[in-house]
Amino acid sequence: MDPLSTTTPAAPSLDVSGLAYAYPDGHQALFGVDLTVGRGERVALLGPNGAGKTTLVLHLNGILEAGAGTVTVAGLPVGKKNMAEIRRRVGIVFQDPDDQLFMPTVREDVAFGPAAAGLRGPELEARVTEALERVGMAGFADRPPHHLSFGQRRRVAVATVLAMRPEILVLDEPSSNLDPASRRELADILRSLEVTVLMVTHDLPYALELCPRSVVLSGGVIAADGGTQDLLCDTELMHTHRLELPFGFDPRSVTLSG
Ligand SMILES: Nc1ncnc2c1ncn2[C@@H]1O[C@H](COP(=O)(O)OP(=O)(O)OP(=O)(O)O)[C@@H](O)[C@H]1O
Repeated sequence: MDPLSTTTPAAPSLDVSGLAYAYPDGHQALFGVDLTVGRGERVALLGPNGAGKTTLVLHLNGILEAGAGTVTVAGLPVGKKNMAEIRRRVGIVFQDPDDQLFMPTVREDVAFGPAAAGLRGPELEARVTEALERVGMAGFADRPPHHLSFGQRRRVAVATVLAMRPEILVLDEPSSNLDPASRRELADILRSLEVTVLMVTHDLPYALELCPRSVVLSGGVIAADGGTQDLLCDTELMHTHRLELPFGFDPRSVTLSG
């Protein structure tokens, strides 16, 4: 049996209810956040600096423990006793790929998580190949990650997470430091994945391109939740929450894909 396989109930990918959190110094970063993300949805998490986006994300795989409220992933409550399974289900791709790539070769980096979870031999090899193919990096398996370009390293970082077959892929600023071609290639890859995606970004055109739905977090509360195009066209909402589109960018001019 595949040691990574799990049965998941017919529950949303993510359900956050009444989540509140204060840092040890007393700073209250989240005030009762409610958020449900369905299977296979792609949702952008938007909001100004200091809104609480990272704080929310760090609750999804139990790095931070809720002060109040609950987080469940495909029906499984995030908590100390489920931590290994939760970390498999919630794959976080950090902004800097070098935080995630530390092995001598790309193959070993992608194999690391599944091997730690007990996958071996041909099954492990197949899992690595599948993940690298998904991100268009199959020909790079024997290369040292530090010999790759930044955009290639980001794709390998995505593969390390996909190799765990997560329920949710969480991406922190996936378009940062990418040139236009790499940015488009990553968007194509993310669109092709059959996985729930939660993307934290300040890149509003990228959110519009990739995520039919967006959630605006501001001051530790959800300020808006709706269609990305509708939210980006709401000038009052945008102004109130310090969200700014690039000069001359018209969100209505973008043809949306599902
Ligand atoms: N370790 C910490 N101790 C105390 N306060 C913190 C800590 N980390 C973050 N904060 C505060 O919590 C609030 C939310 O921070 P958070 O990093 O979640 O915001 P963010 O929306 O991710 O911001 P950014 O867009 O700048 O990344 C901010 O006011 C921040 O200063």
